Amino acid sequence: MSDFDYDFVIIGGGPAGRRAAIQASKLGKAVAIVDDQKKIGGVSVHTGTLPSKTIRESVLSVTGWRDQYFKSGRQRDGADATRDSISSRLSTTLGDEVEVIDSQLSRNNITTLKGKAKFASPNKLAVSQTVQGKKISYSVTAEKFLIAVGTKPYRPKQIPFNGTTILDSDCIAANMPMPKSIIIIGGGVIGLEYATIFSTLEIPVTVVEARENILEFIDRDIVSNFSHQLSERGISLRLGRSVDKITLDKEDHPQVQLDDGRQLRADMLLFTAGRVGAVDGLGLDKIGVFPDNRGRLTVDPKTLQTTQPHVYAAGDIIGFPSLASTSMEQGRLAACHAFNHPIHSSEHSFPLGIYSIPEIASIGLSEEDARAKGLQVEIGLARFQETSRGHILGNCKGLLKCIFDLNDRKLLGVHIVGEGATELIHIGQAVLNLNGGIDYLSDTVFNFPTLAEAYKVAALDAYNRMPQPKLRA
Ligand SMILES: Cc1cc2nc3c(=O)[nH]c(=O)nc-3n(C[C@H](O)[C@H](O)[C@H](O)COP(=O)(O)OP(=O)(O)OC[C@H]3O[C@@H](n4cnc5c(N)ncnc54)[C@H](O)[C@@H]3O)c2cc1C
Ligand SMILES: NC(=O)c1ccc[n+]([C@@H]2O[C@H](COP(=O)([O-])OP(=O)(O)OC[C@H]3O[C@@H](n4cnc5c(N)ncnc54)[C@H](O)[C@@H]3O)[C@@H](O)[C@H]2O)c1
Repeated sequence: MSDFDYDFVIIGGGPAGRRAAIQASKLGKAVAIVDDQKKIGGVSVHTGTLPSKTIRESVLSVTGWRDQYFKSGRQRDGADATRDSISSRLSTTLGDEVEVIDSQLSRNNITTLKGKAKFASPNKLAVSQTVQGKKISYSVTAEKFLIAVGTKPYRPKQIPFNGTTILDSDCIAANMPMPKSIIIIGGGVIGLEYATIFSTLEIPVTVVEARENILEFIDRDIVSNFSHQLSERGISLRLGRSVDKITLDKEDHPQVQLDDGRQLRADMLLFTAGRVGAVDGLGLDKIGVFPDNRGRLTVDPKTLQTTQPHVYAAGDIIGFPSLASTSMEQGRLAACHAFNHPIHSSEHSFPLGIYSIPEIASIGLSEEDARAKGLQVEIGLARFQETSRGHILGNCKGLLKCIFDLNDRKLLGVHIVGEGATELIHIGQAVLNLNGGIDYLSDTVFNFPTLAEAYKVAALDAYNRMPQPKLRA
């Protein structure tokens, strides 16, 4: 090791930081992670991905949602019993996850330092922590750094957040609320995931979204199927509407004044209109690295280096796509580049998974994107009602859509709404990234009865309209 305390110091113990740390340690480097939370894991484990997915699974289970087709009415425990089930499942799941992470880090000899890190100079961090009311500070030096500090909810000053009736998504993970009605501001991924979770609990939901459409990055047929399912369930979507003012009434209930003059009232308001980079107090000015107006850092997309070559950044702090899945890979790639480990650089498409109820998943081009690129395409559709598995599950509202290139018959994109979409998408991912196409999907035998069979149904749907392939000699 050099004159520094460590070869690599990582700020942030979320998915990007952890993967980077393990990769660097496997390359024989001395590594430390500094994280300012009580437990390691980041937003992904404590307030974001895992809590929201655990709450979702718990709500599906306590409401008997998956069995509703075969039952005359859905069961619904009282609010207290439901909250208890959710919090007990959260505590088990998140506790187990932290144990696994701690064990992985210690097996790989990675030092974990608790406290808030701040650059004091290009190779030195000041770390401060408050223990029993006393502020403790120390410094750590390293040859290279990774900034993996993630994001925090965007909280405009004029909104009277109070943690009980006006909340952001971090508050939900800490204590699942059970309001009588809820307004959600921002129909992005977080807003829609929670909108469908509350609606599954039969809580009336209104979503206010400033854009004219929700989920603009998803294929329109899938969004239209999804929106239809939301409206059937009574979720009210106020699209193209922005908020003029949010106030609290005498009972502390939120009142929302929309730009069209209408007023909305509910028991509770969840504000999910985006997130900002957690760069406050990081001392970036000391190293000459400057965030954009949403607190995000710019990196070289191939190497993940900031404008300071020895300082890397990965995960949500570098912006799109801001997923745990992509953050992990960025962290690993940053560590490989930092320590000259050759990487198999992949230009492969990555999947998107939205854990609303029902799920949405997507990979590759949407029909709109493919047509905008001037590609000639054929579309294959499969409704889950055309699969026996869909009937066995009593869940037939799903739709799988494949987009094929009419000229070379290759798969260009797959888009799914329905049960299991986030798992099913990986079949499409493999075929697409391995340059497969309609002939593979239409000739392949799938297990029966499965939802995966929908790939064959969709492929044959398109196949029947496409010119015959040239037969091999
Ligand atoms: C509600 C919600 C649901 C989500 N669901 C999904 C999903 O289903 N699938 C998916 O792929 N992604 C999902 N995401 C996104 C996912 O959580 C993020 O992409 C991921 O957590 C980003 O990881 P990261 O490593 O960049 O940092 P983070 O997980 O944000 O962790 C950063 C850590 O750094 C710490 N830190 C910050 N500043 C400092 C400092 N100065 N010193 C020390 N420590 C510091 C933070 O406290 C935190 O512990 C969701 C996010 C939210 C909010
Ligand atoms: N399943 C998943 O992979 C998953 C789940 C949740 C979150 N995430 C990640 O977290 C990130 C943040 O999610 P998010 O939903 O908070 O942000 P977002 O930026 O995706 O969505 C915010 C939405 O709020 C709308 N909006 C902004 N200001 C508004 C206003 N004043 N009134 C009404 N609408 C307004 C925006 O138009 C946008 O549609 C996502 O980009 C995603 O990467 C991923």
